[in-house]
Amino acid sequence: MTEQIMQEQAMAKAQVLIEALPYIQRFNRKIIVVKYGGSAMVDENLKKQVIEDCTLLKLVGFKPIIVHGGGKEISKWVGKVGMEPEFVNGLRKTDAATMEVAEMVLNKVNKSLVKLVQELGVNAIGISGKDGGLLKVTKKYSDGQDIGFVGEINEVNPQILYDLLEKDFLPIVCPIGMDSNYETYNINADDAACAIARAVNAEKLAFLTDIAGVYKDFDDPNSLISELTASEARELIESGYIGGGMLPKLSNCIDAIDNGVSRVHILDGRIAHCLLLEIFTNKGIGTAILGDKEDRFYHE
Ligand SMILES: Nc1ncnc2c1ncn2[C@@H]1O[C@H](COP(=O)(O)OP(=O)(O)O)[C@@H](O)[C@H]1O
Ligand SMILES: CC(=O)N[C@@H](CCC(=O)OP(=O)(O)O)C(=O)O
Repeated sequence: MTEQIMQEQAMAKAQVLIEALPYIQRFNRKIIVVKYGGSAMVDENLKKQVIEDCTLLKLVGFKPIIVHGGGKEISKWVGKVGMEPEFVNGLRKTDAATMEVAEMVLNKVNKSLVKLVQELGVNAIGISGKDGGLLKVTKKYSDGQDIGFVGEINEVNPQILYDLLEKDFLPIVCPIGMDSNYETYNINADDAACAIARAVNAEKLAFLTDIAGVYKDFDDPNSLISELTASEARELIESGYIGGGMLPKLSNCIDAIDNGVSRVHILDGRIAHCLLLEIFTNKGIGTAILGDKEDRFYHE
């Protein structure tokens, strides 16, 4: 390699860091909630990279909180014990036996993420919504249908998160909560992430999933939407183009934007370091959900 090429490469690296400066300033000491979906956890290498990104955010002075899912892993274990996973409008029908499996699997996923952060030399604490009364729920119905122990969050007590952040821990939350009788409930992880982002007044909420973003028409790969206002997102849901797990995700994006979270993104967790690219560069990736009065082309 010639000296000139080496110099150019070094300059390019320095340029990347310089480009990150305004973003480091903007998010310094601000809370960023990262919803890490189970669909984007299937590759161990990518999982490591997501955790590296979150740890880096912590080390440059942001306050990341990871809220994780694990839907695919739960379904795998539900199948292993001889039951059939069942979903209604993107939510798992959760009878008592499924609840037991879901809690075991989510706790396992939670500690696997804690381990990866600890390996990078940062202190993480894994909790569920049961800890410190973080997520209080009532039983949720889907279009009037009984779907078992599925919780609707009706109260968030973020004190435990503030305490952990103040002591410089990286909190990692799994979506399990309790009702007023201390009964255990399964919560959709997108619901949990949104409720937590609202409660802590997060500066940013990023959903990491296994798709490039929101498609206007799921069957048309050219219909990826890079920016969407909350009203447009509502129309899209009503038009019936949004299905499966994207339904609770997009509804939660709207809810977060309507309730004061400044920046909401759906990102492709299959892209290496998608979080860093979204936060520290001018490159727009995935779908950004904007307030109705916000300027479009936020990405540019
Ligand atoms: N219009 C749409 N645009 C994008 N994804 C969609 C759409 N409709 C349905 N989906 C589905 O939603 C999935 C994402 O939700 P989900 O599997 O629950 O992810 P996660 O585990 O990250 O929460 C996508 O993989 C895709 O199959
Ligand atoms: C009620 C409900 O559906 N709970 C989810 C909780 C995990 C989750 O949401 O995981 P993802 O983010 O990976 O989809 C479930 O049992 O699958």
